Amino acid sequence: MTSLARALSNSKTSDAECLDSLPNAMRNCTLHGSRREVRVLVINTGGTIGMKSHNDVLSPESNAFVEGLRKLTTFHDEQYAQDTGLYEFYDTPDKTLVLPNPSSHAEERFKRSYKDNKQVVYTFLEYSPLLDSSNMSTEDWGKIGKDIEKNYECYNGFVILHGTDTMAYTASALSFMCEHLGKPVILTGSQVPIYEMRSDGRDNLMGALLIAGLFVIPEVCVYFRNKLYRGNRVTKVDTGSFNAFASPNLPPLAKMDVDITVNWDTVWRANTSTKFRVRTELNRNVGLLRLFPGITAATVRSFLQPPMEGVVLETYGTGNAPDNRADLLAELKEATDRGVIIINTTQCLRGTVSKVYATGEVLYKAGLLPGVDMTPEAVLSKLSYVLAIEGLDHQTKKKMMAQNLRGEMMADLAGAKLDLSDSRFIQVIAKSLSISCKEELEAIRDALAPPLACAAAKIGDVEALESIREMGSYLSVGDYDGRTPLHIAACEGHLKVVQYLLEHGSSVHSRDRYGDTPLSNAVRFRRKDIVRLLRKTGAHLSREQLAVSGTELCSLAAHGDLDGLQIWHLAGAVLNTPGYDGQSALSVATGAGKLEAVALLNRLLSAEDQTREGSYASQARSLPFPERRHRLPFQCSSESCRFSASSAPL
Ligand SMILES: NC(=O)C[C@H](N)C(=O)O
Repeated sequence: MTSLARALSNSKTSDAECLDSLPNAMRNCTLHGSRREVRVLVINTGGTIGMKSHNDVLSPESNAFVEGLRKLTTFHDEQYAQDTGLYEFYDTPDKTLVLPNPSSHAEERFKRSYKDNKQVVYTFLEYSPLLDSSNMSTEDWGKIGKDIEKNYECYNGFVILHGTDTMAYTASALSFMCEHLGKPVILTGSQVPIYEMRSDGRDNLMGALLIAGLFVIPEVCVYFRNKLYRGNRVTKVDTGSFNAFASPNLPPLAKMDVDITVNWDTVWRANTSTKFRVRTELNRNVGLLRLFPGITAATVRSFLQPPMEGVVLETYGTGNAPDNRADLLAELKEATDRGVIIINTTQCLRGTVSKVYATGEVLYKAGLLPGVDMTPEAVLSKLSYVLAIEGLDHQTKKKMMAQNLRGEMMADLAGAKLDLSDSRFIQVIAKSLSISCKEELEAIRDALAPPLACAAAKIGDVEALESIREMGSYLSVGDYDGRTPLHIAACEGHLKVVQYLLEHGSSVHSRDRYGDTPLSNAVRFRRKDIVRLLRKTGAHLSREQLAVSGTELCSLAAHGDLDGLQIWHLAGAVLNTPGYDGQSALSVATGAGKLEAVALLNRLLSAEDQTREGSYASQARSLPFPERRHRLPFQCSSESCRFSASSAPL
């Protein structure tokens, strides 16, 4: 018997076991799946939400949270647990609760928002000791990360109960530590303990549980006061309001009003095929330094001394510092030359760092990297994460600091070198376009998607086109010349791409600024297969193209270009259309002694005769040429003419 089979044959398993044993974990996953339940692991680290007053000050109360919630009918449906034998599956009555099913009208609306009817079962993992978040350390972040990793396959989502004071730091750190995350990890807490009458804790916990259980938002988030934020974008802004957090540079990922609105355009999309893992190694030789008028060079020097390896420098406005303080700038330059990575962030709550002023440019010259629109909390934990990665050289670490790793900053596309001939690049860009706020995303997407689609069509990359298609209906949009991906694939001869584009909204009738259609392009580049496919789809030569086709055919006939004649014929050209001087291709070929062309034209013309009542023939008859000679089937009198009408198959 395998360990999994053994585990499956057990009648009971405990959540405690589930936390430690994979087979048991699998068993529970299987069972809860069949019971239409989703599971959330709640890791209780402490914070006000679970505090009680001791000697007139608040501090965490151990072993009280679950039992307190169990008494609240909005947080636990004991009837459901009994009726369905919930505890027989989860066997941890002391740690497991189940949310009741929505029943009232408003809750029905909520139910419709997620279009599902799953029961949220949640299990608590309480840390000992519980901490006021001011006591949190990087080791505690590591412990949370490891617990998520250990239980990852057993739960649909994770809620971290945490104090609000350092929640933004923990959320930022976890966002980097959790690599290739595919499930929601939601931090929440409260300003007033959950045991009090006017607590915000109940709403916050409920919202976090529902989102973690019912939505696949693969990010580390903070849920507070009806809003779900990206964790590495928040900062605590209010000590006395229930609205304690702000995400100044990125709108919320979701709002929980009567309806739940998820801003899917902003939600980070999984863009990896690598398995989830948590990197717990963090570099603690990092620090935050806030600039202020009159700061001494000695203060800066001592702050930047070894073992300091990474610093967040909080500067003024758009990232400015005094450019009349050579002593300060020299200290900064000396440190960056030594290899300290210094990131320039603004002291302002909202906005981005840029090189607008001379006072900002001096910091670039001193070797600082722009922190763009990252929060100081995000920069600090990103430094801590990046500097701890082994095997990366200094340059690569600096590069990572400038990259958008987890949606913590606006993507710096302006500085990126675009090499559109690399299909991986197109895929990466196509996927990573879903990383920032809605408006920004739409603007970048609208600008980049059409040329990206054209580039993908050029190199025949159907996968990249698929990624671009997922972003919106861009496959039929032209570039600056009005050339669509279909024009380009037709030129390049990528039959599969043409097929794909035709099946996904590209029009055979689109014209570029020169009036060319995909069909005329395929003719010019002599892509027979593509001409056939386009014709089958309804493509046809335009009036103008038909008008010049006579001259073109005559020229091909004069050169004995059989391939050229065939492709024009395939495209629907009428072979007896006169050229500019009134001669037909056949008479030109005869005059030039191009016997193979004569034979081919004769064969094609007789085939054409049978269908000459077709629309192109009628169009050709109406063409505005003054002289129109009636075609007579050419009879070659030369004895040397051995070419029969069937000797040049198409
Ligand atoms: N509201 C709170 O949770 C504040 C508390 N001091 C903490 O951060 O743990």
